[in-house]
Amino acid sequence: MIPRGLSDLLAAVGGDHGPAEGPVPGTVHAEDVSVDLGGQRVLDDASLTADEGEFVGLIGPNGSGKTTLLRTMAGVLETDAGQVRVGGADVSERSARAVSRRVAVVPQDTHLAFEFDVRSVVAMGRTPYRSRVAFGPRPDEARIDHALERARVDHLADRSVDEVSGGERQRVLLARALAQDTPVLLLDEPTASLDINHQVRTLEIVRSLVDDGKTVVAAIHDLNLAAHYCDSLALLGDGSVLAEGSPTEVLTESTLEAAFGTRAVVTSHPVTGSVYVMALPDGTTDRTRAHVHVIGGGATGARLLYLLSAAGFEVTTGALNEGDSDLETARHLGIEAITLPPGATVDESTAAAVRDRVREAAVTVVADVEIGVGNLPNLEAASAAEHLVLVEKRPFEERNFVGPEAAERYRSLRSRATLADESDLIAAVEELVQDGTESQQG
Ligand SMILES: Nc1ncnc2c1ncn2[C@@H]1O[C@H](COP(=O)(O)OP(=O)(O)OP(=O)(O)O)[C@@H](O)[C@H]1O
Repeated sequence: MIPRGLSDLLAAVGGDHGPAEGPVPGTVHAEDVSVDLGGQRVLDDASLTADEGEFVGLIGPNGSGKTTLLRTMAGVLETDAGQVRVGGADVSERSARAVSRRVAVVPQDTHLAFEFDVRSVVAMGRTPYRSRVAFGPRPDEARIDHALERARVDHLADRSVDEVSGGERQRVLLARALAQDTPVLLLDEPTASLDINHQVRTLEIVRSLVDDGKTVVAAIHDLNLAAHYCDSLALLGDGSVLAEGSPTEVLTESTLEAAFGTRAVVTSHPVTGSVYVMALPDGTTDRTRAHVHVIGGGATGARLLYLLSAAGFEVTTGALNEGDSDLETARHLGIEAITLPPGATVDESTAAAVRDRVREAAVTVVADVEIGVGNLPNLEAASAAEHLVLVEKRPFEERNFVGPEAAERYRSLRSRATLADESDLIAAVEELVQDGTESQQG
């Protein structure tokens, strides 16, 4: 294994070959790539394709091989098996100088050994074309200006690179890569250690570069940012590509569990519509605590389902109509639900099923749900609960009950229930479970 080093690539000099002849297609194919480092197999038969003008996000746990794959695609590391082709050409068969005209890299570590001003750092991106500077009419200055502007660091051009913020330095290195004028950009965690504002600004710039035709492969830890900005994702685990495809295809609960060893809820973001991943705490994989039944609906119960699951309770819910967002949440969390067709009211047999669940449960929790004729039988079933918690977001007096009967039923439940809000729900349920256990023992 011979690490050639990014600096070698950037510093590579030779004859004045000028830009590569003809169009350079920005396609990247890593084919069955294996790499050993320090006697260990770090990449194992990893394959990945990035088409021209595509933004591919490399995701995966720490140590899964993302950086190694990027370094291999840049020709910085040699493969022990398989090959990487950029624009159809095997990178291992081309000179460092030739590769660096096709592939630019923004490394994870933005530290620079010397104190350069920003413009000089960006000018280093022109190294693969350096001899042209000596003879040509300095077209490079325009490219450097353009790169500075595109990465939005032109206002910092005269500042020392040591005197800009971490977020700005990351964009300075992006500008250096842009000055390299390559069809392919490889970014190693371009948003690591950036605040949310800089993360979004950086990824917006990268996205606009892709929209203009660049091919980008970027290691990104934040799955939700990756899902939002990338066209496709490759999920790495233990040096292999476990899944590759659109964010929806790759970010599934089973692939995430396989790669990260954690349970996650995958939904769609309510504002952006992108795939949205939320990792669940360990307790959710071990629901061995008491049974809690939740009566909710219309998004009033989702958070309660999550909190109770995360606290390790065995949760059931219902009755909920198909299409209700609480039902979707229940399914994501693997919670058993009593269901009804869309828009149907709770009929006698469904109400009986709810009553059975309520009787079996150590505690029944009723969310701050609108109570009308359709779900009144749910409320009636709740009266069979031995221990009852009502979660009230709004004061009782401000609640709308559809009809006096519903208000009256609720009032009577309330007279014997524990009132809680989301912040003390778990404590309230735990206390009731404890009471129940003690009274059984007594
Ligand atoms: N030069 C090296 N010698 C030996 N092992 C190495 C070397 N470089 C990386 N590794 C190992 O290879 C594995 C993959 O490392 P790599 O940096 O590619 O992972 P990564 O997915 O980028 O991780 P992270 O998300 O933490 O940046 C790790 O187990 C790492 O310890």
